[in-house]
Parts: sequence; structure tokens; C-alpha cells
Amino acid sequence: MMDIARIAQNVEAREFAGMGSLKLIAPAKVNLYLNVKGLREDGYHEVSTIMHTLMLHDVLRMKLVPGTGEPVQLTSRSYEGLEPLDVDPQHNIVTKAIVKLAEAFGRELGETETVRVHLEKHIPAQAGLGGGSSDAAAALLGAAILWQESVLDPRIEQVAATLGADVAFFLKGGCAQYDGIGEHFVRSLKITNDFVVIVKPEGGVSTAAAYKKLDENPQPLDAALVKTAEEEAYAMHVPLLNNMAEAGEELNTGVKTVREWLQEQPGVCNAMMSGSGSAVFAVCESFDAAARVSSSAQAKGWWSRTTTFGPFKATMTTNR
Ligand SMILES: C[C@](O)(CO)[C@H](O)COP(=O)(O)OP(=O)(O)OC[C@H]1O[C@@H](n2ccc(N)nc2=O)[C@H](O)[C@@H]1O
Ligand SMILES: Nc1ncnc2c1ncn2[C@@H]1O[C@H](COP(=O)(O)OP(=O)(O)OP(=O)(O)O)[C@@H](O)[C@H]1O
Repeated sequence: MMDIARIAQNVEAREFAGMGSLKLIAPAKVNLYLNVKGLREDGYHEVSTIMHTLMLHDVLRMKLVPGTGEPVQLTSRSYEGLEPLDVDPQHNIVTKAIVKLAEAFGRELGETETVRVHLEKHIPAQAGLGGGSSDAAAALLGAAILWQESVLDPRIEQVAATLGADVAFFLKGGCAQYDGIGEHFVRSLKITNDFVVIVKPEGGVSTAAAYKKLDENPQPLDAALVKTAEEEAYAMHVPLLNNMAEAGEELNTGVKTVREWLQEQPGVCNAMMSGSGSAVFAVCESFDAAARVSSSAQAKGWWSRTTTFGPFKATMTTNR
């Protein structure tokens, strides 16, 4: 499996220059508010959450090539100190997304045409930053565009919902509240462009394990704070709440170390684990403060980036 990942790293994006190729961006997200509620019969949990996209993003390059026998040929390269993906190309959520959308559109893949994709990873995996989900949303849009279908076709949203709870959000982006299992849009909030530092301790947290851990020790949130979060119209005023944070800190003790360290840094307004972890995000009072905190985090051996909240959803961009 790792050999495939290494071979994939040698493939250059240059192959995707020129006509007929698409470039898409797949932004990361953080959860400003995550309230995990009861366990449903299907094993998923009811949640209410407010997510905000970041300027930090992965890049997907896509094109159609004559059929190679494979429905999708996916290569990937990880940047900025990230490990290669721990998943082989046919199990990558990008491949799954394209294959499922082809089925929904009644398109045969493999014999006459193959979708070739190069994925540039900048978002760490198992971090609660939604990297895989955002890649999947971008792949759905890219495939629809390559097949000359409307990006507003309802089958895109339908397939998104079958891929993972977070995928639907990345088709909308910005700041929005979702409920159900996290796939059901409730409302948009006014976005912010505050500076953010993301710090990830060594190791990730499995989303499924974090939900399971929370079931062992449920963490109801303060009702008054929940009301404030659910009624707030501006992203910048949403109180940072995550009742999965304790589960994440138990599964990866580095999360607690990072969160406590961030909360002590000058210029940090607030810090909290994102989603199911293991990344912790800190909202900072200035770019300078964010850059200083991020450099100090890197000096301690943690993966860290300075970014801002952003308005983007998974989207096509100029192919450069
Ligand atoms: C933690 C969050 O990132 C918050 O935004 C999301 O809830 C996770 O969304 P996601 O990564 O798209 O999750 P999925 O890939 O759909 O699910 C992974 C696993 O997490 C658990 N899961 C996920 C979502 C949910 N509402 N309840 C769950 O119990 C299930 O065990 C599932 O098998
Ligand atoms: N394109 C992809 N990018 C990242 N991980 C992927 C991808 N495709 C499949 N995976 C698998 O999904 C796992 C979780 O990765 P992902 O980045 O989605 O986690 P996450 O940041 O915890 O997301 P979320 O916040 O949605 O739970 C990875 O460990 C990897 O095995």
C-alpha cells in the first residue's frame, strides 16, 4: 500500500497543464460549535454543528483520458511535512466519489474513458479538518464539469450524502450550521476573516473512535451557551464549543498538550479541538501573533500552519 503512495508522489502536476484539465480547490474546515447528541439506530449520532471553511486547502487536478481499464487513476503528493496518505488510490474517497457519481449519471468508466486525478495534500488527515470530505466534494464537482453536467444537478448532493457526513458542507462552504448526522443544512452565518493557527500533535484521531469514546462518557453542553451558538448570526461571535473535545484528548493526549499550550500563547483569543481532532485551532488577534504562534509550534515539532477563515466551498479555479 505504501509503495503505491510513494509511486504516486513522483507524478508531477505538469501532466494536467492545458486544455481539458481542471484545477479545483478543496478547503479545510473547523467546527466552531459541535454538539453531538444521541446515537441513532444506524450507528450514526445526531449532531448540531457550525462549520467554517479555511483558506488552507488541498488541490485536485482532473482530466478525462481514453479508457485504461480503470475507472479512476489517482495519484497524490503530500506537501509541507505531511505524511503520504495512508490509503491506497482505489480506497481514496476521491475515487469513491467519482465512481458513485458515474453510477448516478449512468456513465461507464474504465473501458472508453478513465478519470485521471492528481491530488495535492496540504490538509493533514485524521485531524478533524475535513480534508477527505472536501476532496470528495471537489471531485464530485470536477467530474460533473468534465462530463458537461450541471454543477447544480441534485444527484451531486445525493451522492455527497452517501460519502460522509461532512461532504455536503463543502458543496456550500463559508460558515453554516448543519444538523441530522451533519449533512442537513440549517442556515448560513456571516463569515469572518480572522487569523487562525492550526496545530496538530503527532498522530490523528479516528472519527469513529471519537464518537464511540463520547458514548462511554456523554458530555452535555451548557444549555445557555448552546442557545447562544444556535441563534448567533455572526461566525465571529459563536462561542467555541465541542463536546467531543474530551474524547479526542483521551484518545490522543497530544491534543490536550497542544490545546493548553495554545491557550497560554500571547495573541491567542481562544483555542479548541476541531471536530473529532486531532488538530487544535486558535483564533488570533493579528497576523503577526498567528505567525509567531505557528513558528513556535513548529519549533516544538508539531505540524502547524497560519491561515484565515474564508468564504470558499469546494470549487473550480483557474488552471495554473
Ligand atoms: C466530527 C465531524 O467532523 C464534525 O463535523 C463529523 O461528524 C465527521 O464527519 P465525517 O468525517 O464525514 O464522518 P463519516 O465519514 O460520515 O463517518 C465516520 C464515522 O464517524 C461516526 N459518525 C459520523 C458522523 C455522525 N454524525 N455520527 C457518527 O457516529 C460513525 O461511526 C462513522 O462510521
Ligand atoms: N482524500 C483523502 N484525504 C485524506 N484522507 C483520506 C482521503 N481519502 C481517504 N482518506 C482516509 O480517511 C481518513 C480520515 O481522513 P480525513 O482527512 O477525512 O479526516 P478528518 O480530518 O478527521 O475528517 P473529518 O473532520 O471529516 O472527520 C484518513 O486517515 C484516510 O485513511
